[in-house]
Amino acid sequence: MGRKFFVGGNWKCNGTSEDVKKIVATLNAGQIPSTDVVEVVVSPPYVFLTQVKSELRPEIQVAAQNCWVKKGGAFTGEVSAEMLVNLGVPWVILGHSERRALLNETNEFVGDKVAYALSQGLKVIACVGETLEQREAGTTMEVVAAQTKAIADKISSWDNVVLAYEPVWAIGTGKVASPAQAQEVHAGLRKWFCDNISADVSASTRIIYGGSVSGSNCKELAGQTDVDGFLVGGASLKPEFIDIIKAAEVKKSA
Ligand SMILES: O=C(CO)COP(=O)(O)O
Repeated sequence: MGRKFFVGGNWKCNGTSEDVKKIVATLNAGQIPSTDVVEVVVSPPYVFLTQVKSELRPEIQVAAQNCWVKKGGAFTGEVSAEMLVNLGVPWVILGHSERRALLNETNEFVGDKVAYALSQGLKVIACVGETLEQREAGTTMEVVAAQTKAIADKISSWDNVVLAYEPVWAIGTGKVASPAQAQEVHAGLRKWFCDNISADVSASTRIIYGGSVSGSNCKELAGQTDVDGFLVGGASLKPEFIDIIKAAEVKKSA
């Protein structure tokens, strides 16, 4: 088992090359727990990926924010999984709710993307999460289970997947899920894995939370049994990201 705490920083579509230099300098100077305790991955926009990868301390890895659903070729504007592998980028974020909502990525399309990225040797941070409407209608578990199933249907191993539960209503809103709300869905997803995949996958797959995670709420969230880390948006561009990485200590001492 031993699910190592995982902290991802999703920079989304933000930053100039000057901003990127500053963020990297902050990350390089910060005191963070050892890689035995926490796995840290930051995800800059494509154009900064190689710069960040080469300037960042080796304990922090990089992820792309997306990649194409199959082998590269005549797909203008896309970046393929093979290219990321070629550049030594180990991780990719797939199925983020912003892409699902704004670019119409369906559950099936996300499942195909995850399968292709894994087949090329990338590790995947796969995102699921319900909208406010869906939560209010009481369909949260149904929604995240369907999103997870669409991925499960296409892959044969969860070894290189981290599942990020990101309730859409909590993203960029400052409205964080309460620790109990997060724990409830994480436990539900773990049960879904147990019932539909295996007890082993349920016990070993990291399920991380994303949605308005900050330096002030991260410890309490990290204290929840089934919260194995975070996917951080806005706060990952700020020095408080270091404090969020340190929330891994809560788990260590638990
Ligand atoms: O979408 C997110 C991470 O992928 C969360 O974004 P915020 O932390 O800005 O709410």
